[in-house]
Amino acid sequence: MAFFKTVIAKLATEASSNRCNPFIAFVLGGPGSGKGTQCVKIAETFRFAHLSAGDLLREEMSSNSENGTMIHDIIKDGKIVPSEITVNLLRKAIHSSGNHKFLIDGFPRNEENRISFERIVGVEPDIVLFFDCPEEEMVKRVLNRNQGRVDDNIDTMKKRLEVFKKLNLPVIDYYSAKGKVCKINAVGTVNEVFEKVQPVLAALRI
Ligand SMILES: Nc1ncnc2c1ncn2[C@@H]1O[C@H](COP(=O)(O)OP(=O)(O)O)[C@@H](O)[C@H]1O
Ligand SMILES: Nc1ccn([C@@H]2O[C@H](COP(=O)(O)OP(=O)(O)O)[C@@H](O)[C@H]2O)c(=O)n1
Repeated sequence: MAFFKTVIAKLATEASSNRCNPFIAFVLGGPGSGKGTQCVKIAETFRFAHLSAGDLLREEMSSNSENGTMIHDIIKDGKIVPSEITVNLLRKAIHSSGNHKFLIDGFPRNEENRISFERIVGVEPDIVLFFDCPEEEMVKRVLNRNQGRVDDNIDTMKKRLEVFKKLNLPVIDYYSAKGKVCKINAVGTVNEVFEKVQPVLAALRI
């Protein structure tokens, strides 16, 4: 708990000292950990713009763009879409939002995503929220999600969990080493999890 408070205090000080750039919170966690659900509540309560990398990719997939079929095939296979595509979608969404505080949900998924964002958007995140959830709970939530997604089936879910462990956990470790990660236990009801998130956001002077 003491360590957690130190991280938040450090982040709060840094956040208030450099406010020309947008405030960026990356929101990470395994598939089905509840990132999107919590982002909706955070965005409402703390007036952030919520940009979901997965939603932007699914919109692009359905828009008959030249990359649509490729994005569909990669998502169905549980792999990661080339970073340039995702980062450019995020860049456009950031620039057109009119907000200056962003929750970037489901991104960066791998080192290539991370480096590409820094290169193309030109900023690092101020904070990284990591929703930590046991695998069996994530599987249960994804299989019950019922949104007709091509990747919410047991075969793709197994691949996504492997990709999460192999490619996304190292990104979380990278930001942990920089003191930017707030790890939140994602087990509990939606409101119980939000109770744990709220003080983290409330402590940021932005
Ligand atoms: N704390 C929770 N307890 C139970 N179910 C949850 C919880 N948070 C989210 N869900 C449900 O689990 C599914 C996955 O949540 P979602 O927010 O879409 O996860 P992610 O964005 O991490 O993939 C959704 O159907 C959502 O309604
Ligand atoms: N940065 C990202 C985010 C998502 N994606 C793709 O989109 C899929 C769904 O991501 P998502 O964030 O909407 O959903 P969850 O897997 O977290 O439930 C991922 O499994 C990837 O195939 C990606 O390639 N790159």
